[in-house]
Amino acid sequence: MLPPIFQKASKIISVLEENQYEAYFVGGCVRDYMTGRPIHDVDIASSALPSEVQKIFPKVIPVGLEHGTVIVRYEQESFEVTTYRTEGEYSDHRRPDDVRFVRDIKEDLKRRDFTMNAIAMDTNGKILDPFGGKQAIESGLIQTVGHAADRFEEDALRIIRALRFCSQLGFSIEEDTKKAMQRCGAQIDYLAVERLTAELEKMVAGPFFNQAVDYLFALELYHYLPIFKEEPLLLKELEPVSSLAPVFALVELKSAALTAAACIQAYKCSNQLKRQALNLVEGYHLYQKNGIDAWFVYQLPKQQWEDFIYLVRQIDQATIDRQALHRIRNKLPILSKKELCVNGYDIIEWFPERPKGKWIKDVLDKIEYHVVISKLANEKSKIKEWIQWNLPAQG
Ligand SMILES: Nc1ccn([C@@H]2O[C@H](COP(=O)(O)OP(=O)(O)OP(=O)(O)O)[C@@H](O)[C@H]2O)c(=O)n1
Ligand SMILES: [Mg+2]
Repeated sequence: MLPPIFQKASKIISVLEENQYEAYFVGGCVRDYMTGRPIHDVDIASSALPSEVQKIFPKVIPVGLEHGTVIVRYEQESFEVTTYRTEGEYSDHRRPDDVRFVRDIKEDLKRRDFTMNAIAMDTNGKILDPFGGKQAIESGLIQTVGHAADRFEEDALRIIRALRFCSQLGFSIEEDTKKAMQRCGAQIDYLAVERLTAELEKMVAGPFFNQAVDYLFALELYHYLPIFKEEPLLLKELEPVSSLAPVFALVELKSAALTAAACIQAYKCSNQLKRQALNLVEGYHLYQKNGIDAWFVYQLPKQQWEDFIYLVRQIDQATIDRQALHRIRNKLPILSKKELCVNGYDIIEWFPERPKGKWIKDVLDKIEYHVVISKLANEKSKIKEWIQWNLPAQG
């Protein structure tokens, strides 16, 4: 019996079959099922054209009609259904110039990147495997479907995908595939960097990341990774980690010339990732200065503790005591500035003769610091008194 995640999707396939079309599970879900990894989403390939899928199911969202992909909403869940297709030339190394829909699943499997990703499975778990994907999985091999250089010329992202799968699965790369990766490497420069970033993120999180890095060096592919091409050794001996934020923080802390901000820009990451990376860098500087104290724990968001612990392990080979972090956090008088019992309006009211200005924020920052380190009680009267003694000079 297939795992539950396939069962709901099986109904979509059955409905397509009742309407005289073919449909199979394809791609990552079949690979992950066969390698015993968790399955995160289920993709369906079908002989039905997008317009035909739309006629059969009442709720269909056309997400990528030009590639033949629609989302079918079925019993409150979404499933991607993609029409069997072949792809034409990729003259810009990014997108096929034309997509042709076909009615034969084998044609569809033939245009896919690796044999382990070119297996179709029906609702009974029976597989259709014209390129020996099962055998490759059993041998732990990443091997292209057909001529390797052709697959990489169609889409150079597949070179990085091979490394990503190596990192996730611990598989080796088959000889011809490896040679073609090296030969076609320069085409990585033409890719939209966001696609590279998504693969890099999955790559650094893989349990066999070091094995992928060994390939990156052996095949001289680091030349095509922004930032790391300047200091490739930064990637050596890095432990796997689930986000790029600590990786980019590490770049800044280990390199004299590179910064986390430059990494974020080069890989076009989100503002959220930028904030996280910069928080980690700032946190590390605080930690270097004063160790793990109240101010440090206050400054570093709890969600980033694990990344920080990782960072310190990578840089100093030191262990941070999680219990100590919890103990200090539990004793913090406040957890955010909002919890201070005074705000800017109180200060203006207490010192009406002073013109408003930046001094108010500066005073509040100092109050925040003193309250956090328990040098000042978070009480209105105490804080008012403290300001009177510590009022900055006017002008
Ligand atoms: N450059 C690419 C990207 C994808 N594919 C094919 O499309 C499938 C789905 O692609 P995607 O979801 O990007 O990758 P997955 O292999 O499913 O991996 P993941 O589990 O990370 O989604 C792949 O299995 C592969 O058959 C391909 O041939 N070439
Ligand atoms: Mg997928």
